[in-house]
Amino acid sequence: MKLAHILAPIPYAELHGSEAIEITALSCDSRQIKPGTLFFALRGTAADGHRFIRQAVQDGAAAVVLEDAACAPADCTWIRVTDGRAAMARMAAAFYGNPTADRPLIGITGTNGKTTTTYLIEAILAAAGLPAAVLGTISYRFGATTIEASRTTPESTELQAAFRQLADAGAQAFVMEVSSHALEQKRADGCHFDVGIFSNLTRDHLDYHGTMEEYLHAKQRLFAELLQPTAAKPSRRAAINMDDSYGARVADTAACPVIGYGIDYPGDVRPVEVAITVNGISGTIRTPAGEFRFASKLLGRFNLSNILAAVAAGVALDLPLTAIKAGIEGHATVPGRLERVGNTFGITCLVDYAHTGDALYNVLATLKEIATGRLITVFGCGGDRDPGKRPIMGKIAAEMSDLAIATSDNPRTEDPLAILAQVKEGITPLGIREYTPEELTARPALDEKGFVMLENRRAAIRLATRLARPGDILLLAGKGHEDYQIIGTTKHHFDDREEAAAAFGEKTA
Ligand SMILES: CC(=O)N[C@H]1[C@@H](OP(=O)(O)OP(=O)(O)OC[C@H]2O[C@@H](n3ccc(=O)[nH]c3=O)[C@H](O)[C@@H]2O)O[C@H](CO)[C@@H](O)[C@@H]1O[C@H](C)C(=O)N[C@@H](C)C(=O)N[C@H](CCC(=O)O)C(=O)O
Ligand SMILES: Nc1ncnc2c1ncn2[C@@H]1O[C@H](COP(=O)(O)OP(=O)(O)OP(=O)(O)O)[C@@H](O)[C@H]1O
Ligand SMILES: N[C@H](CCC[C@H](N)C(=O)O)C(=O)O
Ligand SMILES: [Mg+2]
Repeated sequence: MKLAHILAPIPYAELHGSEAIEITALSCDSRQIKPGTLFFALRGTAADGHRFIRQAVQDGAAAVVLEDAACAPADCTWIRVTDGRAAMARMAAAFYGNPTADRPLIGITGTNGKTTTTYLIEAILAAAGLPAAVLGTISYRFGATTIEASRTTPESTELQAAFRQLADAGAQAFVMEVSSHALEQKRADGCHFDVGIFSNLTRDHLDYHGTMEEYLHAKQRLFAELLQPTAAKPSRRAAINMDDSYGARVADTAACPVIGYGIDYPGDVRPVEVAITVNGISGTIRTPAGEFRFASKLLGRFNLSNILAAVAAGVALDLPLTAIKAGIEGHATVPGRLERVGNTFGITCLVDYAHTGDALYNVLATLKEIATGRLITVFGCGGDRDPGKRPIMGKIAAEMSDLAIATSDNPRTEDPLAILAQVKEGITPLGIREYTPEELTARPALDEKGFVMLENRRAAIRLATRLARPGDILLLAGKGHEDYQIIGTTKHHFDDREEAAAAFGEKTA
């Protein structure tokens, strides 16, 4: 494709060289340059891409997009822009033929509930005759095509390439998670959204955003900037959870009409009567287009909020209520979200992705409501991620469980024992009894409320399955669908579901 075509949508400051050259690939990483690549020099937190321009040109870059003309190459076409990441996102969309301009695109942002809600919306769209691709934490997929997810929302070049591939595979709509990192880094700036959803905002990622205000500002970009009406998509909508304390502030900044939803907030989309039981959620939901009765197998109040978000998106797209109802009712479970691990011991073993204080609180509150026996929780906190959430998660897990086993999540480059020490800071003030793994192994009948620290996750899962008795609920939290554990910079195969199944295989009674 000619550079001129890729440049057409962006207001650039300066161009040196020829717009007529052919571009065959896009990259912001000098280590991935093939001849014909358009290289974007981006300023990052660890490095400045401008330093790698010479290397990129040596390796065959056809042109360079940069912010600082002082770093411009003498022997290659270059384009100066004021915002490299924003330019890259729009140029990537142009390069891949703007796949989201002529298909519905629904984006969801918020601390928790994004993945679950994308699966619900996928089911609604399917019922409405619009087979949709889903892009998020688990994968980027449509039908038989699955692209491994590098991140929840990948870099704009990777994102637009995925849209293209999934559209070519037959996707007629897109549903995607939009992370706060992505909004801050403008990875989604080349996307043409029809509907944006705000699920909630609770503590996470403060290592990156610094403060809750900055975290909120990142989320607000979706509504204030990326949902502005355009010629391609003149009537856009926002669906906002007004139960959340930040909902009103997100709604205030929206550049398009807002549909407010909430369990408690008397908004446009709300339940008029609802029952949340061990079997799921049922009731009646009221929308501006009318009411309908529904029954879902999803568990817990937080999933009612996710259902309302999906219904609000369906209403925003003017889909028939029959399709919205059919989607909600037909939706199966989401991998790694309260996913059951079968066993012959009468133990309810659930693998869940709760990796924030709020998610852990919600999932434990839900399980406590339905528990008839004890609640045993295996959990940990990821390394190289917000350390502030560690004592909070420790406190919630220990307070709400009969036995909490604190272990490693993905330690990444941090010392797992140092992470656990921070988790323990939140538990110690509770005055709950600490057991050693050896003591519990020797005397499994001990059941005074307590906690254990056990770094090795496999050993922690084994201990938990050994201690669990018929009627108990065993929650393995934090890693959900992940089939790996990152220790240092190495990704080892590790899957909580497989680990639990193997541990049950060894359990004698
Ligand atoms: C914190 C974060 O989001 N960082 C992203 C950011 O990195 P950075 O700004 O630190 O980049 P850098 O290392 O300083 O490098 C600057 C530029 O120089 C380039 N470079 C660097 C070295 C070199 O030799 N040559 C070269 O060209 C880099 O490719 C980059 O373009 O820009 C990079 C390029 O786009 C991203 O790869 C990187 O994502 C990292 C890998 C990451 O782990 N991100 C996670 C935290 C993330 O995005 N998570 C969210 C949220 C998940 C959730 O909801 O919970 C997600 O969407 O998954
Ligand atoms: N609406 C919600 N509010 C609070 N907690 C929720 C909600 N929905 C799900 N959860 C909890 O959060 C966990 C993660 O849910 P989900 O994967 O849907 O969220 P996410 O926003 O996609 O997370 P991530 O940012 O990691 O991609 C679930 O396993 C569940 O424990
Ligand atoms: N998308 C989230 C997932 C966290 C999952 C948890 N298992 C961890 O590794 O901390 C992140 O990158 O912060
Ligand atoms: Mg997700």
